[in-house]
Amino acid sequence: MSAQIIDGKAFAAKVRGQVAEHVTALKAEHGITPGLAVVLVGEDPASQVYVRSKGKMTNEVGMKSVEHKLDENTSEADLLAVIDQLNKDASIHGILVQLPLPKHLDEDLVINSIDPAKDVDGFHISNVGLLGTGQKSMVPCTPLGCLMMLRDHHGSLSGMNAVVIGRSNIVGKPMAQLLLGDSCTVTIAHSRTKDLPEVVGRADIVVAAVGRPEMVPGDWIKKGATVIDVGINRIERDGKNKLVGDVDFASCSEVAGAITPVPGGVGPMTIACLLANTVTACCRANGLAEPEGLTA
Ligand SMILES: Nc1nc2c(c(=O)[nH]1)N[C@@H](CN(C=O)c1ccc(C(=O)N[C@@H](CCC(=O)O)C(=O)O)cc1)CN2
Repeated sequence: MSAQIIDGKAFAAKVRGQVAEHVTALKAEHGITPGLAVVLVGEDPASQVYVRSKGKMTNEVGMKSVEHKLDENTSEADLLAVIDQLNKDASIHGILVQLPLPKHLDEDLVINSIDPAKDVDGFHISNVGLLGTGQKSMVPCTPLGCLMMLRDHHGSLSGMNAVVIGRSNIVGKPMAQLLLGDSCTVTIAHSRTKDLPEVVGRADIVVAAVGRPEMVPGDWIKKGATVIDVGINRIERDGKNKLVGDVDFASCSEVAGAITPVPGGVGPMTIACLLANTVTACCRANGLAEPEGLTA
């Protein structure tokens, strides 16, 4: 292996430490405690783990944590009523509805009912538009985490060729916007892209966010490129359950200059950036300067 491993777990711990410092200062200097509310509908086991983890880490950085756990069969009206109450609650600066939602609920409708200023996931259509036009917005946590790791590794990203594989609203598109904002030359590749290996082979930065286990082999990667693996895929291998990314780690790490592992790469940054976004939302709500280094 020649690639440097970008340790997302350690970097996320550092970001959470910075968030905790800002929270301490907000309390001491302004008497304000940032508050994050997480809404979970249903019993999805992975979502339950993520929500528990979010609550624990919110408390650990000194913020107020509120959880709303709703029944699988909760009606849209009841869910919207909970969000409306949180929108009006001045002690809550960030609201997150854990995804995926049960099938009978309209995800877009629910997300767009969150006050955009409290939309710490950055999924509200207003925030999507603001990010797309280069204006101040709430930035989706996973792409923000990827950007932070890339800036930390490279310093300036200006002029680099970046390929984002995947065009989801949650990761691929906002990731491309953020890289463009840092003056990369950006290509978004997807299932209809012609000659994907050639496109990926031109990239200085590859962000893989397709949700297909180990889809990107090492021989697609340009020597020395930085590979950010957003995939979290559970597979069975040799009779054991295994968590793998969207890139083939073994072969890619032979060629890449730097690479994020799965687990322990992008995943932990998602929750760290959620906490960072909550502090940002709290500062904006109170007309205070935003925390440096924790926003895009
Ligand atoms: N409203 C939202 N819903 C979902 C989001 C989101 O950002 N907002 N993202 C994912 C789930 N997610 C957070 O909610 C999340 C996923 C993965 C991790 C993580 O740390 N993964 C670990 C591996 C964990 C494991 O063993 O399963 C890693 O990659 O190292 C954190 C948060 C979907 N829903």
